[in-house]
Amino acid sequence: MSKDTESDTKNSARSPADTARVLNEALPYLQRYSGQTVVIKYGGNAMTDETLKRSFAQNVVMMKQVGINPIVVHGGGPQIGEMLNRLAIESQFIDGMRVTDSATMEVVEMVLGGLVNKSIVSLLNQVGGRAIGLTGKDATMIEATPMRLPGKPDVSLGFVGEVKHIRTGMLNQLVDNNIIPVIAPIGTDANGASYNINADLVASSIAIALNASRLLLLTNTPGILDQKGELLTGLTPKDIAALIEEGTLYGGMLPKVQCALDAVAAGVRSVVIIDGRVEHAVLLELFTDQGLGTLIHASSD
Ligand SMILES: Nc1ncnc2c1ncn2[C@@H]1O[C@H](COP(=O)(O)OP(=O)(O)O)[C@@H](O)[C@H]1O
Ligand SMILES: CC(=O)N[C@@H](CCC(=O)OP(=O)(O)O)C(=O)O
Repeated sequence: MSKDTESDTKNSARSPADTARVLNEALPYLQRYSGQTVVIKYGGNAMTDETLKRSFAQNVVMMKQVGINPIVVHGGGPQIGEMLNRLAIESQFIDGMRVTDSATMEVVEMVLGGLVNKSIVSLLNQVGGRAIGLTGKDATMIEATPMRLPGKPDVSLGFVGEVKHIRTGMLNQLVDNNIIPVIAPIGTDANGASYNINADLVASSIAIALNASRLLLLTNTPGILDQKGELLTGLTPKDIAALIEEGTLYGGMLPKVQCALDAVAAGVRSVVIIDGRVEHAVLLELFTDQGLGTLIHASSD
């Protein structure tokens, strides 16, 4: 199909002036984010659909194209679960963390560092980007220690890690060379052991270490919802404490929100929780007036 015919078909309901307005709306955002680092956490629940995965890749490549430095940190919880099922290995979660013995760790490393990481890298490269996939073991980027659950000193999660230190040298070199880093949430220690780390935790730690201006967390809800199930578009740390207190914010959203609060407290200007099931979610959030999802920002903003 010729370009004209193709755009005629796609835009039949939109006038040229409307198209120009939409493009122009992006200008202040392009100016604001130019040269800045934006960390995007791509959750496993947002990766199921091929069209969505492609639109995500296009959005990230567009960011790079307009002078923003995107860093992708991905999850893959459902994909790990599927492989463990196929291998008849059972999984248990405690406080949102997958208890990880050595057999499970092998599968986590294979799925996150292999299948999931390389499929994202490949898509980014197919749509015109230059992406390189890494785990935290590469250049010992993510130094980890075994995670201890607060208030549960006797519970062992096996090879579940928390971030001790992020070594940014390699990441900075990749960014300086116009490469998009795609990071699987696997850490290591001085003995070369592998640790399975919650991807939200890795994303916020990397955002903090790189002084990122924004952290986008793509998940499978429209954002943080109130008691009536309506979207809350902007929240301060104080608002979040109240939602937790009244029991409106719970489960998997708790560690996610803790990561968001840690990032905001450490100077990441804003963290946004958005619906990765929406096509072009990243583009809509960054470059349009309406935005998407829930923006978590310091109260002084
Ligand atoms: N107030 C809330 N608003 C939206 N989702 C919430 C809220 N409280 C708890 N949740 C739950 O948190 C889930 C998102 O966390 P999680 O499943 O860990 O996401 P991911 O796998 O993308 O990291 C939602 O699907 C929802 O079930
Ligand atoms: C310790 C722990 O639970 N690690 C996660 C890592 C993947 C992840 O965080 O993936 P999502 O972002 O898609 O949930 C897991 O094993 O599922």
